[in-house]
Amino acid sequence: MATTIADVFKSFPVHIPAHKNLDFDSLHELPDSYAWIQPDSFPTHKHHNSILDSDADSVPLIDLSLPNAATLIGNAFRSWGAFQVINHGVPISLLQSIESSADTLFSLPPSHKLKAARTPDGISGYGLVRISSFFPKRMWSEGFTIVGSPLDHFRQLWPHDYHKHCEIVEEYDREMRSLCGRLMWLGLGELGITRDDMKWAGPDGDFKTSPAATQFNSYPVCPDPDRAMGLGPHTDTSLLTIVYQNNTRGLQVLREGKRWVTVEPVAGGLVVQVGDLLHILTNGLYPSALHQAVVNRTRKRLSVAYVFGPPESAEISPLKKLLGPTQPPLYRPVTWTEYLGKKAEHFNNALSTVRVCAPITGLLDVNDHSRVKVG
Ligand SMILES: O=C(O)CCC(=O)C(=O)O
Ligand SMILES: [Fe+2]
Repeated sequence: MATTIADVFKSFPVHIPAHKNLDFDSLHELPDSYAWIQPDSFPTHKHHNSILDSDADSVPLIDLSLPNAATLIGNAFRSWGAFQVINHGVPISLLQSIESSADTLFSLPPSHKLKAARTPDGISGYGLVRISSFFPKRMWSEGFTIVGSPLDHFRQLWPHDYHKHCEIVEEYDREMRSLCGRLMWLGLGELGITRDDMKWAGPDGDFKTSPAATQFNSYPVCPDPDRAMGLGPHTDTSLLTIVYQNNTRGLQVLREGKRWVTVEPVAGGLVVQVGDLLHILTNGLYPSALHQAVVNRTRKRLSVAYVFGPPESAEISPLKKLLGPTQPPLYRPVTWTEYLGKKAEHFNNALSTVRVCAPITGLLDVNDHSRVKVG
């Protein structure tokens, strides 16, 4: 069985021809292969207008310096599986630097970017996002995944100034890891969970051995955005994902299984999303956020997703403190590596493959993503 996250990708190679159609600038009309038929179960709100929104319909914006931040985080995780955070302590200059690295990378000529192409059984590198293989249509985006050191790939991309970009990525990893740890404990603290309940977070509870991936995403301007899709609907496998987006709309979160709500870009803000493993850990109390990214005609969009998981050997199962006679465990124990394999095979149905019991309330399970269909 795969023991590292890199092994999982070796076991589930994805053959997406990265050499084809990644020259978006040359496409002046939307090729049929990119023309999405919208998921028929949910109306999409591509031209979502914030003026029409009531406050209750916006992804919560939380100021982490407030004394009641933990309560706000708990509420947001419970009802949205997502929120946007400001005053998070990550230097704005670092966010600008990582955006600039991503921008420089995606602005390289296509043939140059392909020098750092991800191999079919590889985890890191440039190409279409892995989830592309689950959708019948192509996505209007390109990505660059970093797991471990980006040194080899960055040397290919920038023979002269790879150092600078490596340092930015390393600092980003340090800052994001620390923020993820902080947010995990604030959110779990609201459920009465302490460090003693989660020994795998390390002796200091600092998640030091947790692997993470940094994913750069680029959504070029699109000649026909209403018929295209930047990144199809999905949940992340992580415990938490933190998304930095430039000042261009695109990220949408599914609200109450019904409506897509745009996460309005806020200067210096970071979007925090519950991943499937935090969903399992909290026995579904904090549902993983189904999200997607749409594109637009005039502005290129960039995002950087920090995908944070548990140590590879940690068995993630519903926390004992959250269980009781009327709260049976809904999921069996699973490691991140095993779960990544489930995701690679079953994609948005992966959670149901580790479910052992239906929610006792008999209510509609908001995380039953088998309902999301394309085409
Ligand atoms: O571009 C975005 O805002 C979302 C990115 C995302 O969902 C991902 O990389 O998993
Ligand atoms: Fe995502």
